[in-house]
Amino acid sequence: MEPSDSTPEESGASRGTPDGSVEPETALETARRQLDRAAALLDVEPRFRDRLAHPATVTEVTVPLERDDGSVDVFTGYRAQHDSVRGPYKGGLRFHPGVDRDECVGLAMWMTWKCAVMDLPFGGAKGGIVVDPKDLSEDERERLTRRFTQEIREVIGPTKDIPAPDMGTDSQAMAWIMDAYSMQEGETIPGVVTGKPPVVGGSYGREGAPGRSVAIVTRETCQYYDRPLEDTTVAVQGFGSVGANAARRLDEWGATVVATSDVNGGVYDPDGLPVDDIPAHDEEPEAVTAFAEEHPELNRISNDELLELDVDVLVPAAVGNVITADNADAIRADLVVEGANGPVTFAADAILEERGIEVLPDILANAGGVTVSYFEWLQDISRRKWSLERVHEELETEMVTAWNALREEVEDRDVTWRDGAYAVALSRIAEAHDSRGLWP
Ligand SMILES: NC(=O)C1=CN([C@@H]2O[C@H](COP(=O)(O)OP(=O)(O)OC[C@H]3O[C@@H](n4cnc5c(N)ncnc54)[C@H](OP(=O)(O)O)[C@@H]3O)[C@@H](O)[C@H]2O)C=CC1
Ligand SMILES: O=C(O)CCC(=O)C(=O)O
Repeated sequence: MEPSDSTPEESGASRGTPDGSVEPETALETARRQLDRAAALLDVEPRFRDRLAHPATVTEVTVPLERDDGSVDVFTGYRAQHDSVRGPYKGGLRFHPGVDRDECVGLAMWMTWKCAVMDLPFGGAKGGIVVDPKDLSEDERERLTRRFTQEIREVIGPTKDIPAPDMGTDSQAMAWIMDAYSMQEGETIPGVVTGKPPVVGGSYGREGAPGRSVAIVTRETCQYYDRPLEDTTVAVQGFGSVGANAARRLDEWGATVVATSDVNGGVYDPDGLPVDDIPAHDEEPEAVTAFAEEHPELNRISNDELLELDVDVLVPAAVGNVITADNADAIRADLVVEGANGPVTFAADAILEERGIEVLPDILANAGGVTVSYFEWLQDISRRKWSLERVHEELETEMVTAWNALREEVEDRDVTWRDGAYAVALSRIAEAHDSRGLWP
């Protein structure tokens, strides 16, 4: 794609990875390769790169759970803390069967860059439990969440490390974490976690925030490339916290959302889907395919087919590693806006760049979530609630400011959007480390 007022860019990308390794990539491998590329671009000192390629700490815990039938199952949980030079660690908790140590570390690295891109006073962390939340009753989910909180109590806290929702967790889980932590500490401490229900110190607008930021980034980028939203078709993979909210905002702002999906597959209508009528994952899991069954006039597609639709904008907003070297050549969207964390592998990124497909990176696009988490943390500290209108206004300002800082970097350095975002993030982190001194 070309910006509305500039000449075409030459791509410097080559296929495959610089070290010749093959996919599939873990989140950690992808994050490290992205860091290496950005470090080379910015001429970052090797000791700085070497330190940032590793987490500060990873806590692994055993979480026993008494099942409703009285039996006991034992689960594994993690909290990876990557870098805290700019402030306390911050990042979500994932309940998913695919959680492992390396995934948490890679996702924690992305949180460090995300907070720096948004200029938030936080570092990066991520954690979770290796569990399929669909296999838990509500009571089991509560007991597991409370026991996990007890196990990681020493490493979290409102000025230390502040968890938040991610895949498989929600505002209810955050309320249990706050309650369990507060009971252990002997006083109510809302600022230990964000993404809580507003009645216990949560912020209005946090649930919809990552999807809203995906929509804002899509809108700004379409405008930059002279593409009115009214003439823009969008496919959104995943209809959860990120995907459903992105789809609904883009639909509200005039775009045509032609496809979406859940874990079982997707639905496609070239005239546009009624996205407000499809329940989001938190309202009803697997609701997209259930909706498709009730509407036989709509086309059923697979998740792979959704990614390859001939649309203007593709928003992968479900899981990581869905655009790989195997399907990057088949992507037909002009613009990919990363709703999920790490949906495009390092090798796929190079192929998309070579093909002139712009990729707006996760560390900017879905950063509305952590930005409203920051607003929530401020509200918890000051014990003063913001209105939904204020949250939306301040999020709009933060996102547009960050998007503009990135655009300047992309234009000045003549690099991809991802490289530009890494340039913004790494220079802010390096500056913070330099001013604190004696590092690493
Ligand atoms: N929640 C947040 O605050 C933030 C989340 N993110 C990232 O966004 C992504 C999605 O998170 P979130 O929206 O919270 O997750 P949710 O759990 O709310 O929703 C996930 C959605 O993806 C679908 N899904 C699950 N697995 C697959 C699969 N293998 N293929 C296709 N679809 C699938 C689910 O379908 P079903 O309903 O059938 O289960 C559901 O629609 C993750 O990468 C997360 O890290 C990024 C920033 C903030
Ligand atoms: O809100 C937060 O603190 C973090 C959200 C998150 O995990 C993410 O942006 O990936």
